[in-house]
Amino acid sequence: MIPESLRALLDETQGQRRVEWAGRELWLANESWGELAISLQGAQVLHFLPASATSPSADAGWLWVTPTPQDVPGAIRGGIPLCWPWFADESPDGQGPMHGPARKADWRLDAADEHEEGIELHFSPAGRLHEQLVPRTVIQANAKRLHVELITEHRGETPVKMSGALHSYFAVADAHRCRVEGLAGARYLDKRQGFAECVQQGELGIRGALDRIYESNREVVLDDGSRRLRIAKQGSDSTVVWHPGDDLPNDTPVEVGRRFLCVEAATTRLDPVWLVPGAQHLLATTITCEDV
Ligand SMILES: O=P(O)(O)OC[C@H]1O[C@H](O)[C@H](O)[C@@H](O)[C@@H]1O
Repeated sequence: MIPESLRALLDETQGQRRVEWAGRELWLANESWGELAISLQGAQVLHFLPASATSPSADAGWLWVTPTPQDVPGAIRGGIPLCWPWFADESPDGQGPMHGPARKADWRLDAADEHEEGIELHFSPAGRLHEQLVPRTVIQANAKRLHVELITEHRGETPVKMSGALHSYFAVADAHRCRVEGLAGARYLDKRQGFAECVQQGELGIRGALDRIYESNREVVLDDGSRRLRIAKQGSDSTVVWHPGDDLPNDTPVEVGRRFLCVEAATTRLDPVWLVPGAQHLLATTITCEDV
């Protein structure tokens, strides 16, 4: 579910082009394999609709974006924000911005490799975001799947502890009537109960606000009753599931507030990555739909 203004820009796009939306530069594609929109602020995928989607709705994209994003330099709520090099408030000194600087930074498109069936895009930050770590992202889209990689290279001298997330906002019919399959039996930290340690009994049914970090490297299926999205991942032993319930953030109008659920491939306080000089870490997610 994307804002009408973004929908209109995609409808007017044939092939690929750059446009301005909400004060940010976007890269758009409307191709035979599907539609893709990426914000250069944060290298953030905002929209993906594969050509194979069978849903009758014209706006059946897999991701959700708020129609009222914060002004720049605020982050856009929606799509797949890159949280790097830490998740939430886990910065080394506890003072850094929530979810790290990458999602608000300017990124540039370094390469776009097109082929008959899809596209692969490479982005890197326009400026330096960390003293020793350098991130880049690779986004692949085709008629059946969306794949996002966040790669971190250590180019410094001393080991660095990092965390992060592909903070995906999935479009759903009603967040309070969703099921996330694949977490049964997993241990989790309940952020709404002071990080209490719990164990998931049976499959997760969402009925209201929740904010949990599951210890899991498994793929999950998000079922909203009309669509089953399969969310696989790599380099991640934490799966974050978040919805604010009725206590919506300021940038989220009430009429669209239940139309997303965050299911995030993450590394967190449960599984921080210690990266040594010369090493790389890959955090990735692959999203497919069982109906296509
Ligand atoms: O509002 P944001 O900074 O984008 O964060 C949104 C949410 O992100 C994650 O899912 C965290 O677990 C939540 O605690 C947080 O509220």
